[in-house]
Amino acid sequence: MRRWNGWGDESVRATLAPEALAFLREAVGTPQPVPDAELATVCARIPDSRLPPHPLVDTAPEARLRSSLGQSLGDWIALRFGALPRVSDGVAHPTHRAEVRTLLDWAQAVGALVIPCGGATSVVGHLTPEAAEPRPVLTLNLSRMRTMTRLDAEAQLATFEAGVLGPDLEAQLRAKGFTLGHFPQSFEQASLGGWVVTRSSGQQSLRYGRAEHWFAGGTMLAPQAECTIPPLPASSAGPDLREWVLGSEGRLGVLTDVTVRVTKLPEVERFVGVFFPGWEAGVAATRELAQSKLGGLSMLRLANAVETRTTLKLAGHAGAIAWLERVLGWRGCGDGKVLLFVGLTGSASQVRATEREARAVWRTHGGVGTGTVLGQKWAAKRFAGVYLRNALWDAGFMVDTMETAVPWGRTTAMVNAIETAGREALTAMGERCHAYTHLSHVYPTGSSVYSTFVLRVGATAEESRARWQALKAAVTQAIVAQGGTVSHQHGVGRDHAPYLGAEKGAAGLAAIDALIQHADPNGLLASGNLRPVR
Ligand SMILES: Cc1cc2nc3c(=O)[nH]c(=O)nc-3n(C[C@H](O)[C@H](O)[C@H](O)COP(=O)(O)OP(=O)(O)OC[C@H]3O[C@@H](n4cnc5c(N)ncnc54)[C@H](O)[C@@H]3O)c2cc1C
Repeated sequence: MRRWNGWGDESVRATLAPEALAFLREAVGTPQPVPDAELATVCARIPDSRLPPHPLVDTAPEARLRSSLGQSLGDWIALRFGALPRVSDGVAHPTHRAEVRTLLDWAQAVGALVIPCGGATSVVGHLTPEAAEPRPVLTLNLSRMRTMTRLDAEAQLATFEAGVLGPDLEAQLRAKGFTLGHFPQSFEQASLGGWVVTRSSGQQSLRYGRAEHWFAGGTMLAPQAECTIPPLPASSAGPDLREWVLGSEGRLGVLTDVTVRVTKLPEVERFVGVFFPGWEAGVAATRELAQSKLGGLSMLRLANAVETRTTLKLAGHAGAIAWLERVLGWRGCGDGKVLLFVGLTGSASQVRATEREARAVWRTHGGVGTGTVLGQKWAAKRFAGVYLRNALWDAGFMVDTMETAVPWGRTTAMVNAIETAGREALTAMGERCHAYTHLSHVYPTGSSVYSTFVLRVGATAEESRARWQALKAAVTQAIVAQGGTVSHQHGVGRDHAPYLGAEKGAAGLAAIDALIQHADPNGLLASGNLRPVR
């Protein structure tokens, strides 16, 4: 069963090593854990539904609660304290495309607003109705639409219903010898449709690409039309309609079917840990590798010195880490060392050749390879690490992440600006914030920048929310001031919508508005994602 007020499956318990807790106490102060609100108490506070009855619509408070919030820190604060925003008035779980159409038509007829929902892992406020929305709200949760309906093994194209979650999608493909290779950290809970409409990026995007690279076509039901995009290998027939779907965040229609470009399961995959004496050396090596076009590279993930230190502290195993740090120190990687994980994926010969060439590159920059022990540990825990957020909250610490992308020349300035903004955001409140960063997705021209912030939970929902909002505003403003994208992978939602104009400009915003007006003239899908509701 999915946890209602935190991350992941209820049966999974993550624990923090005592030295990890001591490290965080030192970094941000001693926290005061706050007891969670009870599910029954929270559900009892949810007002009656304003939707008329419909056989496909569940108006029970718990069902509405579970589909109305995502995983942003703001959502966590609301759930853990039981200080809810407005929740939707009903949830439908359609089982096929015709039911989606029926529900859209019904919502239109009864004057309801519709918010599509996949895995509810949004971290930018996509799923919650606006408080001022006068209409009743219907959430369309697609999680029961999960079948692979077609596999064209010759063309390596697979078609799925859009609500399929990551593990289910991969299991269906792997049974036939294929993979999509899309592994965001939220893989366990996020849906294929959600990945497409938020332009998601998986951890091995260097090999498998982002959503816009593997999204080949599909069907989107707009309020008054249906758009099917054929999965052609390429086309110069005018504007690409896939761009109508990518990044649409539920404002232009409901994506019901998705055709994806898949690849054969790789013969070999391994992750190698490489330490560098400092940040500049690590960035130079990462950039050179990203520009090398080595076919067997699937991931380059470079943690800065604070993240490297934090990762080693949170890993536990204090004795083994102390020994490793001693050895690294002898090899020139002391206090300012940074850690690069190199993902190698492909045929055995390709991986061997790539590793040889990559090693030559990292050695030129002073890199010290540590083999696959750390890398395989990272891979084994790549989806489990998120559960630590539950343990951190229980201990009184809350976590937020923010991300952007910039050309290589501005990467270091961006990291510094983000971390400084994060560290200073709470000073006026007498609070501290522990900030650290990694480069998670690299391109020949630049890199994404992904920062994590740990701060103390406040005594009340209001106090915690004030801390989160101050942090979010300061960091997002720093990102915009440094010329980064408002989001490299999480999307815009309602949280980033006020900043979208800095990237798109007035003409760009007007074009987005015109597209929304064209696809949804009556505002059936007017959630406020991307653009405010007029
Ligand atoms: C711990 C954690 C780690 C994360 N790591 C990553 C990461 O590594 N990479 C990454 O890219 N993202 C990451 N995310 C963000 C999130 O997982 C992605 O944005 C994901 O793509 C959302 O998918 P979802 O199915 O959960 O969508 P939801 O949260 O359900 O919805 C998100 C938006 O998409 C719309 N939507 C969903 N399905 C449809 C559909 N079928 N048709 C139309 N609109 C739809 C919704 O209306 C909403 O606006 C992470 C989130 C968390 C909590």
